Amino acid sequence: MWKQLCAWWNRAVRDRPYKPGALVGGYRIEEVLGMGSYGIAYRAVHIPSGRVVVLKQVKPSLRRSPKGEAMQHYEQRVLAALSHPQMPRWLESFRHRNDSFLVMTYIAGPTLEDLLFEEGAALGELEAARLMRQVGELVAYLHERNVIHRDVRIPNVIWQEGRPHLIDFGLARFRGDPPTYIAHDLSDYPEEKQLKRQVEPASDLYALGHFFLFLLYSGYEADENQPERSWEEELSLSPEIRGMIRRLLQIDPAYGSVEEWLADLDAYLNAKKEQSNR
Ligand SMILES: Nc1ncnc2c1ncn2[C@@H]1O[C@H](COP(=O)(O)OP(=O)(O)OP(=O)(O)O)[C@@H](O)[C@H]1O
Repeated sequence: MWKQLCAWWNRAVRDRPYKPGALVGGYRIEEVLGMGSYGIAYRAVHIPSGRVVVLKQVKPSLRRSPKGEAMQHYEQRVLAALSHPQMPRWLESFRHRNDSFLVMTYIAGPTLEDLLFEEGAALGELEAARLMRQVGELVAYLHERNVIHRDVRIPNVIWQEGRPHLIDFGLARFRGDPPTYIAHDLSDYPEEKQLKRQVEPASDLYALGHFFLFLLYSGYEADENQPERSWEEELSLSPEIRGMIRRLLQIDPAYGSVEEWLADLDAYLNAKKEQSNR
């Protein structure tokens, strides 16, 4: 009961976000974008330049816990190490009264989740594979820099100017960093969560398997009279794509790296191109 009361108090009172129009540092808050595990994200305008940015504030309820600052520190460290046109860039960090803020570039556009679930976009196998190629390249860029994202999901990809943009580096870590802000060991976590949270390429590869399935399911029409079946039974996939997903999800021997998977994906895409040229 005590825990429930504290959670209610934090939500209703302590973690009330700044309102649109509020001035923090040199920024004007425009909109609350969301409240995540450690922070509150806002769309804001940098008043001197007019630039639109994202401000991420550590939740006031976490001010006294080591978690908030530690999580923000990781996100800043990772963003500051990246320079990719399809990812946010760290601009600065500052304190306003008792609050810590991280500032990053704003990427406008719908997420893939919006496009698939709200706008009803439906992709065929080839389109899904082409999109996975683009998303895979972003993850390969991170892994080359020893960054593991650990949250590669359709709500974290924004579609802008015909290209996917990867956001939300709140869980990202450099290889060798501990998997949580306090623990070095994930053995208390359920098995699937251990896989998702390990600071190794395998966690992003596993997430890419689920990502691929979400894209492929966009073209699936459920038959109300059919009992639910496994993805392999529900989706009519080519053996190549089915085999790739089985390896991404570690049903079959896992890929050792994103590059190894991308080589398979390229072989599939090249074969399709040759077929269409015939
Ligand atoms: N750089 C960005 N550009 C545009 N929108 C962003 C950007 N970063 C985050 N957002 C949006 O802000 C909202 C909140 O983002 P946040 O990073 O706090 O993620 P979250 O998923 O809510 O939390 P968590 O940190 O627990 O993953 C999301 O809806 C996301 O789409």
